[in-house]
Amino acid sequence: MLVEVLIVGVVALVVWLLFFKEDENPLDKLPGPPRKPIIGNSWELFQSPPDKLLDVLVDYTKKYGDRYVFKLMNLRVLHISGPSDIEAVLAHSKNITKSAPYQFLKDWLGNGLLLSTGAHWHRRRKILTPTFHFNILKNFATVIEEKTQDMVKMLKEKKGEDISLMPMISDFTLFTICETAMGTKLDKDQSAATLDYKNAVLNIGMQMLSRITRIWMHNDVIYKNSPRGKEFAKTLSIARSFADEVIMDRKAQRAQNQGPEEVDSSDIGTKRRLAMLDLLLEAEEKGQIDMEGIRDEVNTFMFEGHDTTAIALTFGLMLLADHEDVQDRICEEVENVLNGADHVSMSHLADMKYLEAVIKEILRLYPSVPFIGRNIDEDFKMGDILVKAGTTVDVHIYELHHREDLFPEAEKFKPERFLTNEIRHPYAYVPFSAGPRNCIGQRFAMQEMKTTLSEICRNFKIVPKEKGARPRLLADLVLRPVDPIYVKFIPR
Ligand code: HEM
Repeated sequence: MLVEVLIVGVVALVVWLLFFKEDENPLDKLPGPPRKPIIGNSWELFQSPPDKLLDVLVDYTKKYGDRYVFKLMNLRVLHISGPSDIEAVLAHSKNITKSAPYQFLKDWLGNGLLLSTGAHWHRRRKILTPTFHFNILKNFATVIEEKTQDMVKMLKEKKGEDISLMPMISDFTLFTICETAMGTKLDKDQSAATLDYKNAVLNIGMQMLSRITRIWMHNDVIYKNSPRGKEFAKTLSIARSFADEVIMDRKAQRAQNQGPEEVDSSDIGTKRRLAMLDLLLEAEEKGQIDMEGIRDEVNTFMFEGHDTTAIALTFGLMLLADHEDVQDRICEEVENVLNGADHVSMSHLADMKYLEAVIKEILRLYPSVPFIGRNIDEDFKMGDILVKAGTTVDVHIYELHHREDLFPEAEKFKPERFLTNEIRHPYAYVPFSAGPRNCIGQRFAMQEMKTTLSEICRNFKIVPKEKGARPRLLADLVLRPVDPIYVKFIPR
């Protein structure tokens, strides 16, 4: 018995020395919640209800400032919300690896652009960058306008009743990304499948959050064999099969010679389109990517390309409903820019400067991606402090955008701040991230949001169900309203 106790003791000591021994680290000078021996702050993390994680992190920033450290066993997680620190992380050319929780999405998004790193990521980014070339976005304009007109028509038929924004808007953005980037038209009779897909994306976010807060579930073997892990696998298979359908559909169309058409700068108003998926299928024919790779990218772009924009438009319409003066000013600008034209062209959108400032302010207050996580591969200096390889860094975009020193009256909706050079640091405002791993779809997103909001403001007065009401917020993969947001669309 004594021998057994001794053996267990020695094994525990070796494990402790190998994995948990405190090493010298400059980050230990930084503040943070008090740590327990060995487990660090894992207990606090476990105690935070997943849907309150955003509140907990915002509270920590208030308490410990814009640099604090959280320790999970022997892993240091550095949380930052100051612009210079954020610049040091995001602008770094080598530290481009995403943090561990992103890997929880691996069975869904695989080695797609969001999750991959190193040479693989560089190669994919090179293949995919032309997808968002100006001439291609120009071709997408027709589809986005068509989809917006369908939404305007549907809203007119509702005759001013209360509309729950998120379900309507996410249908719109999902149909739009499928028809533009994927070149696949979703029929109305696919609405059950789209609903299943949207619900699956929502559940993936919640299931991921609940995994983050349970540190023992970070281990793949334990998680995959647990009831939660099995439930997660079911959810993933719904999301993946929807994307598979989209790929099969496009392949079938290409087999019938309905492939991509030449890009032509004079084709606004016609139905020409060149899909991202076509580009990938062509790359497959040239042996640059395999089917698994295509699936990963389609899943990545379907998720990133619909959910983020839907969230921004939902919060945006909520803010506009409370600010009639802003709606009127958008409406006046749109009428002036269009000057009687039938179609909204890219140059019209470029001239809508006030609307652009409004969208920027929406994304400041409600950045669709509230946090970014990096795993540090190479030591680097963050101002006066050395951040060692092996550290995890959490960039808090949400808190950055709400800093009073950078955005006076930060809680107020003031689009004018983006018209008058008020931004005080190049990294004070990063809704699309920045540096090498910035958002590849940001111009597409701006185009879609500008088209939608300009058409809505031109056709309707947006009225809140309850003035000043704000939903509770939740941060999973994206920033979500917990409570439904209702507004009325009263025809002008
Ligand atoms: C309002 C809309 C959007 C916002 C606020 C947004 C924000 C972001 C942010 C912050 C990142 C960096 C994420 C990270 O490092 O973890 C990102 C990456 C990405 N976004 Fe967006 N995004 C938006 C729309 C879109 C759209 C419409 C698409 C596709 C059509 C898209 C595709 C991507 C992809 C593929 C990445 C990964 C890029 C890489 O790592 O190379 N996003 N986005």
